Amino acid sequence: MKFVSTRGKVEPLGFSEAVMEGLAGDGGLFVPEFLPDISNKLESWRGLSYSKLCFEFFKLFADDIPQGDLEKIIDASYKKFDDAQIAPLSKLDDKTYLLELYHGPTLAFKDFALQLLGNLYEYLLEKSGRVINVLGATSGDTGSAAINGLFGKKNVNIFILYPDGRVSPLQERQMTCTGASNVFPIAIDGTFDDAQAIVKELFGDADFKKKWSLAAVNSINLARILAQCVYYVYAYLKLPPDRAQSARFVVPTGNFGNVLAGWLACKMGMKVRGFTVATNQNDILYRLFKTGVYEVGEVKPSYAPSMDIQVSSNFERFIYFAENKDTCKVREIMQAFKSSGKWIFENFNADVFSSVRCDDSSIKKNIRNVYEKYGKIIDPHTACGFENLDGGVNVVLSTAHPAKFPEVIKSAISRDVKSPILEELKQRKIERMECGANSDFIREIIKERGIRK
Ligand SMILES: Cc1ncc(COP(=O)(O)O)c(C=O)c1O
Ligand SMILES: N[C@@H](CCOP(=O)(O)O)C(=O)O
Repeated sequence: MKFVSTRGKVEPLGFSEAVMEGLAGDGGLFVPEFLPDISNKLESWRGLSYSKLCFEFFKLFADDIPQGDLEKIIDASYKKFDDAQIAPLSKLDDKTYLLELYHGPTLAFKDFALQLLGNLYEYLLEKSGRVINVLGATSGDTGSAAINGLFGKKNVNIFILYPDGRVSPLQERQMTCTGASNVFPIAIDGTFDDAQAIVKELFGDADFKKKWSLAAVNSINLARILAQCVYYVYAYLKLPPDRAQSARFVVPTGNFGNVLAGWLACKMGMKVRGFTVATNQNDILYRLFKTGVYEVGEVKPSYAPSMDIQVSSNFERFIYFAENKDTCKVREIMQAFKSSGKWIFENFNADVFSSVRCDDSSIKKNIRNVYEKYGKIIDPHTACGFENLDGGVNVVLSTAHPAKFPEVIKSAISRDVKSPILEELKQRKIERMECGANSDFIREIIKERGIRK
């Protein structure tokens, strides 16, 4: 399988090369050259364990890695989850299910892909004798999941940019209390969008990227998206067969990676009713799906900080498919959006997407309602998914453990939620760097601390 750029200006790459490349050289995002049809495989996948299902799915894409090696990489990636189901699907009532994606080592859905990506990098580096400097941007969860996925791996240094004061205190501790000498968390004076823009700028500087062997852990990396497709298929196969096709996945959304993964699985043949893009008050995607106007707004801090994002990186992948793979059109749209912050889609086709918007007061209300109705404590991001559920079968993705956001939970339902993993971090020293939201500062940090052969 080859992978092509959404902007069409670079040669297609095989799986391993595309993973190592991260962002395509033309600034686009890699997507599979074609989407395999999984509809005739689904029945034979029913009953597989999570990691076996992941292996069957990945085989369709990672065909340049010997299957025995791929299977070992994937098996190792789901060892640190604290639930044997890996992604348990709990039934809340006849029509409402919760897909619990917070049982990984850093208590958020990012572990599904980043444990796997960490092991993939280790494998590819060992084969090639290369070293990498991982550069990522986070609004709270990708950073800690990437650090955990790469922890203790040789030949890797990790630079994670996050918006100072705009992630939860415990999320910050997860990144800054590791004590690892190859991990550099950098608090920038800006928003997640600023951090992501810096990362994309540095990946777009071909000389710098090559010299410092930059590698991506954000969902610009196609392996992230593919790994995230798997839990949709897993949940689909866990639903009673008479329910699966009428199910709608409700996805708390920020950078559009999670919901895009589900939509791709659907385009590959996993037939469902649709996908709800659930935003917080940073509602660029909500406005888009309602009006066809894609217009950036100011990033406003919310109770769901990891979704405090306006420029949703993976939306470019959606545009690519929605515009029938017309890379020229993708370039035109991305260029116009970059210069004016706006694009109006004529005759916008929302496909199977719908959207809801959840402000801070509704986040608290939804946490309270779910607790009172089902006795379940959900985190503020998941709470966005409970906004205005329609009357059909809904699978709400629960993207983080509530213990990461104890203050919001306390003020919503007067309950203390704790996790031993997070409690232990409170004893440790925070080690972080601070700088302005300027790519030159980050360049200097990488030059000083980066690893080179
Ligand atoms: C807890 C949580 N929920 C939801 C999201 C949104 O996911 P995505 O950025 O893939 O849309 C994020 C951040 O990515 C997150 O950390
Ligand atoms: N919410 C994310 C933001 C980065 O998204 P990614 O999917 O591109 O890594 C976070 O928690 O960091």
